[in-house]
Order: sequence, then C-alpha cells, then structure tokens
Amino acid sequence: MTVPSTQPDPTHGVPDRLIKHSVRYADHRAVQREHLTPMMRHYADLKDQYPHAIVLYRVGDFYETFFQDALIVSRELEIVLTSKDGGKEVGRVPLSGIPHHALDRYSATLVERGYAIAVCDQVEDPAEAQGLVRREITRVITPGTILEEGMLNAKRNNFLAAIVIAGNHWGLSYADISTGEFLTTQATGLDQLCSELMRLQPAEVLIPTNAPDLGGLLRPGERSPHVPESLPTQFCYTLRSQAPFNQHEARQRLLERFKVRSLEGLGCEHLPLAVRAAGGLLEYLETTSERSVIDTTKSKTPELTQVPLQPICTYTISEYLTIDPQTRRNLEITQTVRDGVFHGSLLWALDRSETSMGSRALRRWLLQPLLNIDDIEARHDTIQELVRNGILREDLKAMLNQIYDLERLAGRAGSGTANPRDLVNLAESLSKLPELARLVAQAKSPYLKALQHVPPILEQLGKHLQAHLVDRPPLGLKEGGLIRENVVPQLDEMRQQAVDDEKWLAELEKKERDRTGIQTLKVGYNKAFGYFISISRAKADQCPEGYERKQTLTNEERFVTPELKVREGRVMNARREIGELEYEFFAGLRSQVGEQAEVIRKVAHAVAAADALAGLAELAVYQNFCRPQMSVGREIAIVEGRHPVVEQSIPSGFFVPNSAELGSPAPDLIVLTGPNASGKSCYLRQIGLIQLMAQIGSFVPAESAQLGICDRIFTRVGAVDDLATGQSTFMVEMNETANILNHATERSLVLLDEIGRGTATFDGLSIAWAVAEHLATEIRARTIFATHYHELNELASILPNVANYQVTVREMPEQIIFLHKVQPGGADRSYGIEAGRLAGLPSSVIDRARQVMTQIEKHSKIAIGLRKGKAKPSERAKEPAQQLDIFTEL
Ligand SMILES: Nc1ncnc2c1ncn2[C@@H]1O[C@H](COP(=O)(O)OP(=O)(O)OP(=O)(O)O)[C@@H](O)[C@H]1O
Repeated sequence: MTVPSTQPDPTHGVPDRLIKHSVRYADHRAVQREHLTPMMRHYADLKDQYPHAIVLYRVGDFYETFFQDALIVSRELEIVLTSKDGGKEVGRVPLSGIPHHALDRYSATLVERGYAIAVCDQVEDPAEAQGLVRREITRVITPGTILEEGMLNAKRNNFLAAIVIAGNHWGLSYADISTGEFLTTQATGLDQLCSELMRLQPAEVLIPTNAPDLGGLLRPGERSPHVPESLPTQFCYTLRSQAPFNQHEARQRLLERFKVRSLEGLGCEHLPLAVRAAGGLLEYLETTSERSVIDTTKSKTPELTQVPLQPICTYTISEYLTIDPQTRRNLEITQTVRDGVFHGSLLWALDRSETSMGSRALRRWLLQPLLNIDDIEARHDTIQELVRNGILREDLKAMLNQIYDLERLAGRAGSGTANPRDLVNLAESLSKLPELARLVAQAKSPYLKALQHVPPILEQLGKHLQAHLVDRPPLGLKEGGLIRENVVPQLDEMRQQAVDDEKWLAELEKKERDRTGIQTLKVGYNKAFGYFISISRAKADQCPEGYERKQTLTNEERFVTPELKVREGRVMNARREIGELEYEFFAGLRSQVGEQAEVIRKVAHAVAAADALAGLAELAVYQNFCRPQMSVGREIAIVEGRHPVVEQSIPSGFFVPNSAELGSPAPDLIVLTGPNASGKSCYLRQIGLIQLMAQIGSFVPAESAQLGICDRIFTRVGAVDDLATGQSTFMVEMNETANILNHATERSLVLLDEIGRGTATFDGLSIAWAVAEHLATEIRARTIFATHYHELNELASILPNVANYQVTVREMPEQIIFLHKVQPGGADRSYGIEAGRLAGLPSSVIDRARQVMTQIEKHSKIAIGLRKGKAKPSERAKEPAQQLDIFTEL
C-alpha cells in the first residue's frame, strides 16, 4: 500500500459552509490498513474492490461515505462534510452521509453527474450480529445500469451503449436494462457513429481500450487519450478491457445468453463489429448488474440473477430516415434550441400518451422515423381508425390510463428488484389486457389488432398474482402482510397460532388480576426483556407461586412465568417465520413474473405503440391534422400547412397556414425571402416537421399533404458558435453546409436558413449562390433556401427548377404588419432598416443607413453572365471566371 508523504488539501472543492470538521486523508490508501477500525478497514477493502465507484455504506439509518468519497458526496450533493473516528492512530477521517430513505434521490443526482455507485447494505440483522454487522455490496449502479424506479426518467429510455471501432468501420450495441431492449448495428464512417450516439443520448458508453485504468468512468466533458477524439464528449465513457470485446469471446457470450447455435437468426452472424460490441456490453452487465440482487432480509448470499434482456435485434441505420444531430437540434425534436428544455419541443407538442411506455415509444419514433411506406401506413391506418371512431379512442385511452409501466415492471421482477407494490401494479395491468383485447376486438388496423390476442399465460399470471397478493401491500419486504389469507395453508396455520398466542397475551392481564386480586397488576413489553408482569413493590410479596422475579425498579417488580415465556417465544418466532414465509412466497411470485418478462414485454411493446398512436389520433382530432398521402415519388405538396408547435403556443386561430410545393413537377428549390421576423424560419421548419411527422406515422398539421418519402432531412438554421470545439460561427456553418452537400440526395429534404451570413456580404452571397445552385442542379434535393440576399431571386430566372417565394408584410406609415403569408415572388427589400428603427436605433443612424443603402443599390448590379445562355452547370464551368463575379466594385 502506498502512503503519500504529503497530503493535498483534502477538502479541495468543498465549499467552506459545508465543512463541519477539519479532516485529513483525502484517500483511503493513505492510511495503514491495520490502524483502521474494523468498519473503516472493511470500507477501505471495498474501496479497493470498487475503485471507480462511490461506496455508500449502510450504518444504521444512513448510507455513509468516507475518505475521497465523502469529499465528492459533500461537494456534489451539498451535504455537510463531517468526520468519524478512523482508529486510535488514525484520528478522524472525512465522512458524509445520506439518510437511507433518500438513497434513490441522491444516487440519481450522483449517477446523472457521471459517478458510479456501489451500495453496501447490512445483510444480517444488527440485533443478531456478533461483532461487526455483515455487509455486502448489493448493487452497483452506473449511469447505464439503473433499474430503480425513482432514478429513471419514466418518459425516456436509459441506454447503455458499447462501441467497437476498427479504422473507419464501427459496431454499436445498446440496451436499456429497465425495458429489456437490446440492439446492435454495424456501419462505416465515424460521423455516422457520432450521429447514432447523439440520437440515442446514451447514459453510458463502454469502449474497449488498453488503458491501464480499466473500469475508469470518464464523466461528461472529460477527455482521455483512450477515447477517440472524434467521439462526442457529452457522454460518460467507461473504459473496458479488450478481452470481452474480442470476436470469439463476444460471439460465444451471445450464443450462451440467447441459447442459440448461431447468430444467424439474430441477424448479426456476419457483422463482426456488431457482435463484438454486443458481447462486450453483455459482459459488462454480467459483471456489474447481475451479481447484485441480494435478499437483504436474510444472511445467505444470493443466487446470481440475470437482467432480463430481449433477444438481440440487429438493425441497419439505412432502415430509417437519417436525421443528423444539427437537424435534430434545429427542428427542436426533443428539446428547444434556446433553453434546451422539453417544453416547446416537438415531442412536447405531440405526446398525448397515457403511459410512460407510450411516451418512450413516441420519443424513439421521433428520433428514428421510418422509410418503409407500408410500415408508415400501418401507423396512419391505426390513427385513421381512432380518429373516425371517437368512442373507441376515448375508451381505449381510458383503459390505457390504468396500465402501469409493464416494460419496466417486468424488468424489475426479472432482476429481482421488484417490490410487492410493483407486483400488485403489474397484476392489475395484466388483468386489464383481456378487457383491452375485448375493446379492440372489432378493430381493423394493424396496431389495434396486435392487442386482440393476450397470451393466456399472462392472464393466468395476473390472476395468480391477484389471488396471492393483498391489494395494498407494504413497501417493505420483511414485515409480512403481503400474502392474502386462505391461499397458503401453512401460512394460515402459523397466523392462526400467532393470533391465538397474541390473544392469550392480551387477555393475560385481566386473568392474572382476577386470579391474584391485585388490581394494579399490568402486563408490559420491552425490547430488552420481552413480555413481563409488573406489580407495585408494595404488593410484590402477594405474587402467586410460579412468578419468577426478573427485574426490580424503584416502584415496581417485574416477573415472568414459564407459560408467558413459552407464549412469547411462540409469538416472536411466529412473526419472524411468517415474515420469512411470506417473503419466500413473494420471491417465488416475483421469479414467476421474471420468467415471463419476455412475453410481458412483447405485449407491453404493442400497448406502448397503440398508446402513442391513440395520443396522436387525439391530437389529430383536436388540432385538426390530416392524413398525409405517402408516395415513393419526390413530390411534397402541402396545402395550408402549420407549424405543430408554434400553432399550439399562440392563441388559437392566430397561426397563418401556408402551402408548399416541392419536387417534380414543382420546383426543387425555393428561394424564400422576407423581412426579419416575418416567419421564414417558421415556414422552413414547419415543412421539415410535417415531413418528419408523416414518416413517424403521424397525421400532419395541414389541410392536405402529399409527401414522397425522404431519405434524409437536413437543416442549417441560425448561427451558433460551437465554443466547445472552438469553432467560429462561420466555420460551424460551413462544416454543416459541407456535410449537407456531401450527403444530400435527390430524395432528401434540405432546409437552409441564411447560409453565408457569418462572413463578409460578398463572400456570403457568393457562397449562398453557389450552394443553392449546386443543390438545384447537381443534387436536385428538395430545398428551401431562406435568405436575406434577395439577389438570389435571380436564380429562378436561370434555373427552371428554382422558384421564388416571399413572406409578405403590409407596410403602414409607422409600422410593418407581419402577415406571415408565403406567396410566390421574391421580396425586393429586406426591411432591415425598418426593423432597426422599430427596435429603437437613433434616427440619425437610421437616416444614415438609408443614405448608404441608396448608394449601394445605385452602384451594385448583379453581373450575371450565367443568365445569358441559361447554360448547364457543366458548360458554365468552362466559361471565364469573371462570369461568377456577381457584384461590381462600389
Ligand atoms: N405562419 C405564422 N403564423 C403566425 N405567426 C407566425 C407565423 N410564422 C411565424 N410566426 C411568428 O413570427 C415569429 C418570427 O418568425 P421567424 O422566426 O420564422 O421569422 P424569420 O423571418 O425567420 O426572422 P429572421 O429573418 O429575423 O430570422 C415567430 O416567433 C412566430 O411566433
């Protein structure tokens, strides 16, 4: 053991107001182990075993942390840093403790901040312990392996991911252990990997390395030479050894786990990187979560419990509409750009699910829209049926409202962490399934038909649980009161015996008073002596034969009788035995549920999808959405479309609907001009959102919409400095534009807002022009190009597949009225100076701006050689360079 000679300030980073005692030892390794008290020594040993986790050590009603962990806990949770005796020669060591009932809350904060936690519980009754109470690590929680209800966000998945990178190829596997989803994929291009990670927002990413510090957890924002620089830094990375990620070991592990001979049926036999990532992930789960379920009511060491995972599902990125991270951000799919909050996002506007499962499904769909027209229409059909049949929709929603989170309940049962109330809730939900099936018996659409069949085993299981468990069991497992009467004869017998004995004890006082004639005689109970008969000292000598003196107090004598001791022993034993037997029965019920976790989750999946769709149907009715007509063509024809979020955020009837036509035979590229704040960005986004909503299978906010399937949606909206990577606004913009030009196809939808704004006007305009031209002629992507450079309107007269649209305003003497109406034609001015005037710029500045503007307009002309022959781009390239010189010198 190394003992640093000088200690750094151990309280570094902990605010003074939290420091109650001055402490030494910021590191448990700095103390000679043999000098520590037995408890501290145990803690230090555990710390050696779990060097990367904060060890929360149960002492009485608290979870205590010592040494370095105490400092972290104090700093992160704003908890007082105090101290505890570490041993005679050690003195006081840092201590920070949290109340046991607040474990989930505090753990959630620590885990959210990227710390792993090892929970050490007392595994024997302190009253029975001889010496130090036996304690064991009962659960290791890392950000990606949370199962506790109180620590999980009900409405989103909590993914653990694992990646394997080989050159430009990569494998990515991810699982949500609370819901059992387990997927894997393989692809090429690290930018695609980053994009997948950004979509998933995993709570923790495992990465195989040669790092000496294996198991180390990099918290968000931390860097390590072992994590490739190209990967996003906002996630927690856990450095793992290479071994479980090697092909043979990983494959073997998957074969054993899913009890198959080949991975063919799971779809990944020929995807080595996908297999390696999945195998590495599984090994991590086995070493962290699967050893952790311990019955803390008993002293025996538990059986190994497996986290129930569904059979791994192999997917390919190209199955889904590609939305890169910028687009996801710009379209504000799950959070707003400005504040990064859920309120105001698309998901916020669309989610009317009754269950958390439905909300999670909708979130997944929004982040992974579909490409397959049949799959999309299956969802549209379901919404249509629910829109048309309002009674069915309302009844369905009312029933879904009574169904608990079956996915997570099944997970907790399977991993042995479900409490009695979980099972009662699960039983109640299972009992609703046949009713649900009856409700949708006549339904025709695919997602409702999926609810028509309830596996008989689940019906039986629900009944079995309800027959055994009381309606309102306590949360605790030890106290009994879980199992109904008349279902377990042995239990009934024991209870009857206990009742008889308790009755005898209750009646004893009266009986003995009558027998002895001592009216002040009392029967009492305390923890140290158990039951006793108390007689005042004055009357003590009148006690009958058979009374044994047990204790003498100032005013009373306490006695016991042999029969009292027998009855007491029986009551105590009976209570303990009843508690144990009930627990055994409960654990049996829980594992029966765990065995059916996969079936439950399959049904839960169907319920979740139906719930998300019923929510979308309700939204369609109340917000007046229409069913989009999907095609494999390129057309986008939206009549009177609306922005689904903005229209819900402003008073009803104030939103001005706008139409859009893009793709053959309509133009491919629309140059959209209009004054500041007239609604360009809103229009642009609304088209992206309508397309995206259609492809998740939702109805859309429009009078009608005909939409060809898009392979990708790209956006370039607004200018944001990427301070984290030190890139300027302009460079960010150019990078994003380059990404679009390099990846867009004629099936893509490209939404560009003010390209070229971040540099000098001429450069900006030139770039904007060239980008628009490239998109229209080379790529032919369906594009909306919002710009303040109205010079770009010239493009429409050169290129047949370009059209000009403008957002109109009405000019009044003192103000501009925004009509928010998009109409054909290009705006000839931008009203920027008027906007400046309205914003309160001094009138001298406004006047001068007008003068300068007049001068510029007089002297500038767009010298467009391109216009002359409307030549094809390839021919143009051969023409003299001066033709691209679109401005003359002032
Ligand atoms: N169709 C519409 N109906 C009603 N209000 C709208 C509509 N479109 C936009 N708005 C409102 O106008 C505001 C400004 O819209 P938006 O940001 O799209 O303008 P812009 O033309 O892109 O402005 P800038 O050029 O300054 O970026 C929005 O916050 C929205 O509330």
